[in-house]
Amino acid sequence: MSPPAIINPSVLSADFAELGKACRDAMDWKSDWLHLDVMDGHFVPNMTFGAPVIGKLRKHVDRPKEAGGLGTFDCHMMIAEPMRWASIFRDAGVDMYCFHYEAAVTSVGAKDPADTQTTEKCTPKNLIRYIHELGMQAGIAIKPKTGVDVLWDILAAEDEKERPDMVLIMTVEPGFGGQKFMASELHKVTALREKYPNLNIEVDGGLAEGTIDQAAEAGANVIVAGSAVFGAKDPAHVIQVLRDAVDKRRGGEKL
Ligand SMILES: O=C(CO)[C@H](O)[C@H](O)COP(=O)(O)O
Repeated sequence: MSPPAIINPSVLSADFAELGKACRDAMDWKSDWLHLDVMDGHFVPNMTFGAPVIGKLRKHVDRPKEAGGLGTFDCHMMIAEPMRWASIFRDAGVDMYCFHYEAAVTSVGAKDPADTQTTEKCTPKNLIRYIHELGMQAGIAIKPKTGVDVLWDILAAEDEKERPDMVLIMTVEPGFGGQKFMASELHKVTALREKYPNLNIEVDGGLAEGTIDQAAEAGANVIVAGSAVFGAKDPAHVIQVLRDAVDKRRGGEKL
């Protein structure tokens, strides 16, 4: 059986002037994790917030009791140099540091924002190892134009410290909330679930009551939803619908 449903509202669609309240609300609505979209204006054509804001949000939500537990801060790092910032976000209270494959393979392996000397290339496996050494879980995300095949070698890393705890399949082009769900990306989820029954597979972009069944059927269990949750009249109900869809697929039965 695939892993349990993890419902993970993206605060990108919340009122940024009230982010602390948005995080508390989402946990009251029975979310499992909170999805924090960090955008740098380089890797994606938009900017959001960084570690100082996340550090303040951490005071509104208790740290998870175990890795991947309730209240996990899942940071989707849409930034050009993910290795450079990992320790800063760890210090701010991030639990899952999810970087983009496309950013990792085009950046240097500097581990400090001020480091101008390092020229050694970053690799996904080195970055995953480093994230684990920092005490965080590691996620790796791919954009719609990136094939799932880039992940096989990383998931099969001989050393488990170089293997990701989660894979994120983007079902929109990263950068903005409220976009149309790309069902064309779900074959990646199916392929991953076939090979890795226990892997946390996250989908992000356009997930809502009308699209969750397809994603759950493909095998996704970590469900990011921004506008569908924060724009809903009854967010707790939406969260329950998303959870039921994943659980129905897991149990192969009607709830
Ligand atoms: O990563 C993101 C955008 O890059 C967001 O998490 C995502 O788009 C969520 O928004 P919505 O559920 O409204 O599509």
